[in-house]
Order: sequence, then C-alpha cells, then structure tokens
Amino acid sequence: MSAVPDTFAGDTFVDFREVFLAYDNSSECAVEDITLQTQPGEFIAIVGPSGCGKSTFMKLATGLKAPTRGTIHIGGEPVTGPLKFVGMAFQAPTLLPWRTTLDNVLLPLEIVEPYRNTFRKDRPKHVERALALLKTVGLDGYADKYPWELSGGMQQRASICRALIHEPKMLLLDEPFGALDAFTREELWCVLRDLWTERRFNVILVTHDLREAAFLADTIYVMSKRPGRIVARRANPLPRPRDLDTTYTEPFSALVHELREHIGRVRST
Ligand SMILES: Nc1ncnc2c1ncn2[C@@H]1O[C@H](COP(=O)(O)OP(=O)(O)OP(=O)(O)O)[C@@H](O)[C@H]1O
Repeated sequence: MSAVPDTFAGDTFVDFREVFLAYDNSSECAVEDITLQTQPGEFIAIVGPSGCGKSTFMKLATGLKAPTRGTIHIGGEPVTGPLKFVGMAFQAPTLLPWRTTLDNVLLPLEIVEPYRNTFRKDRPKHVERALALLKTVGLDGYADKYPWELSGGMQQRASICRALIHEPKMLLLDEPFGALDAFTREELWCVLRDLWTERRFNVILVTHDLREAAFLADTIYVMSKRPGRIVARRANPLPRPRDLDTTYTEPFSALVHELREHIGRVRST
C-alpha cells in the first residue's frame, strides 16, 4: 500500500500522466490518454456519458487497477497498490443491516491501519468523533438506529460519515446522491460542501448530474464515450461560498448549459 507523507507539500495532489487502461482480454482501452493534475485540497468532478470510464478512473485513482500505460502519482508518491488514505461513498449507501449507524460509521477504523490495531483501546475516543460527525451531517440522535430505521437520505449521510471517519486525505464519490430525490440531494450537496470547507480533503466526484458538478466542484472534467478521454476541463467560475440560491443565477445556468453542450457533442460522436 502507498501512503501520503504527512509532510507532503507539493502543489499537485492527483497526478495522472498519459494514462491508458485496457481491462483483461480487451484490445480496446476503457480509458485513454488521461492527463490530469489537481492541487492539494481541490474538489474535482468528472462527468460524461454512461460507460465512458468514470468508475475506471476511480479504480485507477485508488490503486485498485494499475494502468496499462502511463503513470499515476497521488500526493507525490507513485501509486503501486490500493491506497489506505481514501474514503469512498457510492450510489447505494451499503450500510451493514446488522450494525447500528454508529457501528457502521466506525467500521473503517476496525479495518484500516493504523487504527485497527488499537481500535478496542481507543474506541471511546472514536465514538466521540463519530458522534460529532453524525451531528455535523444532521444525524444527531440516530447513532443507535439500524439502517432499516433510516430514510435513504439519512443512510447516505451515514455512509458519508463512514467514508470520512478515518480522516482520509482523499474522498472518492461515485454518484453518491444519484438515488435520492431532488430535495434530499440538494440538502446533501450542502452537507458535503460544509464538510469539505471545514476539512479540505481532496475530492473526486463522479456524477451524471451537471448541476451537482457545477455546485460543488472547483474544476469539472468532461469525458468522451469509450474509450474514455478527457475532452474538456472547465475551471468553475462561480465564487465560493456557494449556496442553493447560486443554482438560480445566470452564471450557474450558463455553466450547466456549457457542460451540457460538451456532453451533447461527445454523445453524438
Ligand atoms: N471489470 C471490467 N472488465 C471489463 N470491462 C470493464 C470492466 N469494468 C468496466 N468495463 C468496461 O469499461 C468501460 C468503462 O466502464 P466504467 O464502469 O468505468 O464506465 P462509467 O463511465 O463509470 O459508466 P456508468 O456511468 O454507466 O457507471 C465500459 O465499456 C465497461 O464495459
């Protein structure tokens, strides 16, 4: 496993150089010639049509897949295997039904080094942190509930807490709000915005929702159809702090419209 040195002080965090990946037995690449750099603490979003390689990009960024060609550095270190400083959340919250919300949130600490060796001894300290995190996302008082006692939005809030409990340097989000209704989704955008503003972890968000990308990200990358290539990189011109009123402004609509045109072009080619 690779680790980011605490002293890392470079001005690039994620560094993909001419990265290609062909899955086993496939002559065609799933992603092709990806070159991308992020600054430490940057929030990036990747948008693109279905099957363009967004999840493949995530697997490369976490070290779950090695590139067929090209190099990947995260935090100044070459990626040589699964990274341990990553938190992840997906479209399905995937909470374990036999564990309470609190115990679901604590799960990474039972698994991830260096926490797992001292988990029992340090449990009271971890519980305190988990409860504080649950409170931040609006789940105060739900720690002892089981997942089936929570709404979909509440489960997703808990899964974001679980992704952050080990204080990862990088948070990977693969369509995390895709299954939620529009109101809950916007509420969770704000929860994520606030957590990121406070903690400044590096975020890679994969989403089909262009408004979500425009509301949350510093930089938005548009990928083409397979083989997935980055066809556009757009620095988000909207100033921070952003609130939901921002989504009704003309510059926001113009940005979403511009992204939609890019997607339209890549879908039609
Ligand atoms: N394990 C695998 N083995 C072989 N091919 C794969 C594998 N995983 C993904 N692919 C192929 O790689 C391409 C990119 O898939 P990927 O899941 O990265 O796309 P995506 O943009 O995340 O899709 P979606 O938006 O539908 O979730 C697709 O053509 C897919 O069929």
